[in-house]
Amino acid sequence: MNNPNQKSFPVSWDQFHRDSRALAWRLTSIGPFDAVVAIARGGLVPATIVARELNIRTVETVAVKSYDHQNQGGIKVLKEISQSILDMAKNGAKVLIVDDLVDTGSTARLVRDMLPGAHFATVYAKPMGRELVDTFITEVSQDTWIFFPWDLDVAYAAPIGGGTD
Ligand SMILES: O=P(O)(O)OC[C@H]1O[C@H](OP(=O)(O)OP(=O)(O)O)[C@H](O)[C@@H]1O
Ligand SMILES: Nc1nc2[nH]cnc2c(=O)[nH]1
Ligand SMILES: [Mg+2]
Repeated sequence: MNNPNQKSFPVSWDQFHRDSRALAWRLTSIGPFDAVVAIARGGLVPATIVARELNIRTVETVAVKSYDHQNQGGIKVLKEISQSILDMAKNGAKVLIVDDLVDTGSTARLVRDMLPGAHFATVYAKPMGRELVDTFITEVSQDTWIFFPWDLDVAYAAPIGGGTD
């Protein structure tokens, strides 16, 4: 379950939108891209924002599950990349892979092997996986858990100095 020694980095919708837009800005000098492959589920939201900003209309998914809550389990591919996108990439099309974050790098390594020539982008990166990402926006320490807006709700927060209010 939750590791009490872990720091937490909660991200609001507004901040996530801004960071995903910043990623799109950074990618403008690398594209244009012919297609986006979102790593579902976490990559779906940033992939939508990046595809909108960069006018990319061909959007594909690959579904990978590596974590149960905050615990890393066996990595599973639940949906493969379609043959038409693999063929496009083989014929020289420029493909962009998008995920919300890279942590240990096992998801990134797996998907990179499916599309060896593609550009891999994430919004956040932790040190263990950073080398596997071509473009990212914010680095967070390895002992930080990132909480995405779709996993959060507005709730009471105790005062920083302790006690209650
Ligand atoms: O670098 P790694 O250690 O592989 O961790 C990063 C992956 O973990 C999370 O996905 P998760 O497996 O939790 O599935 P989800 O996207 O459906 O939330 C996250 O969205 C990345 O895809
Ligand atoms: N939400 C979330 N999922 C992850 N998967 C691997 N690392 C993380 C993280 O820091 N936050
Ligand atoms: Mg994921």
